[in-house]
Amino acid sequence: MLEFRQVHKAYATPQGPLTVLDGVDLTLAAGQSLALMGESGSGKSTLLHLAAGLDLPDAGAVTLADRPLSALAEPDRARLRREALGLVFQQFHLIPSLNVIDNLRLQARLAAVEDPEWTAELVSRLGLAGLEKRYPEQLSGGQQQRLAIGRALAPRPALLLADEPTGNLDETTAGDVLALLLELVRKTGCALLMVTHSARAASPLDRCLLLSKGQVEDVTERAHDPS
Ligand SMILES: Nc1ncnc2c1ncn2[C@@H]1O[C@H](COP(=O)(O)OP(=O)(O)OP(=O)(O)O)[C@@H](O)[C@H]1O
Repeated sequence: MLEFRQVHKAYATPQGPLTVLDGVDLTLAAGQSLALMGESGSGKSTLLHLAAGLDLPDAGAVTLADRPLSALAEPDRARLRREALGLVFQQFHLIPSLNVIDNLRLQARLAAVEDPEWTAELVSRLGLAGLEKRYPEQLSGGQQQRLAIGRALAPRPALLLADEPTGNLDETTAGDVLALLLELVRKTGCALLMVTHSARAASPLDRCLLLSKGQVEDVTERAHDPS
């Protein structure tokens, strides 16, 4: 589903090039879930952007759904993103001028794969029944993030990329939203790559990688048995 092979990425800074990824290898199989942890500034968002083809590596290869991203022109990468990817961020990125139901349908409409039955099921599973005509500013933070998760999953993407999806929520709400996200990911059968600072959030996922000094280390055993 997603593969990084010897991926290198550096940013130009006034002090010279800043190497962020220095030979990252990563494989995520269809339907598998992977937590990506690492200190602030270790390059987690950079890695996620590369996975989405929003940026390209300086060297090495990123393959998404069997397509080598560096070999695709931007319009083809954009199409692949629409067809194969769901994206959820810490900031919910809902469209303020669209009501709940139109926000929920947006991605599926853009990908031309709207499924009214699935949309209706999502409304109910997300706990948004009765709120369809509200606008994002009329929702709580937890409701907004549930809506953003539903919007990303409405087209049934093969891979969901989530960047600190519960980072903006209080602990109880974060736990509820994460449980819902994992339930819906299992229901759709999509793969999940989730950036998180929280060991508790990482523990239910199949695997956990730690990004440090430009490289990833598999810390699944530690994440599953924190004692
Ligand atoms: N466009 C850019 N130009 C220059 N440096 C950048 C750019 N984007 C990110 N960086 C730097 O690259 C490093 C990695 O950033 P990144 O956002 O990927 O880290 P992160 O692990 O996601 O951090 P956080 O957990 O704080 O969100 C940081 O030192 C950051 O300052």
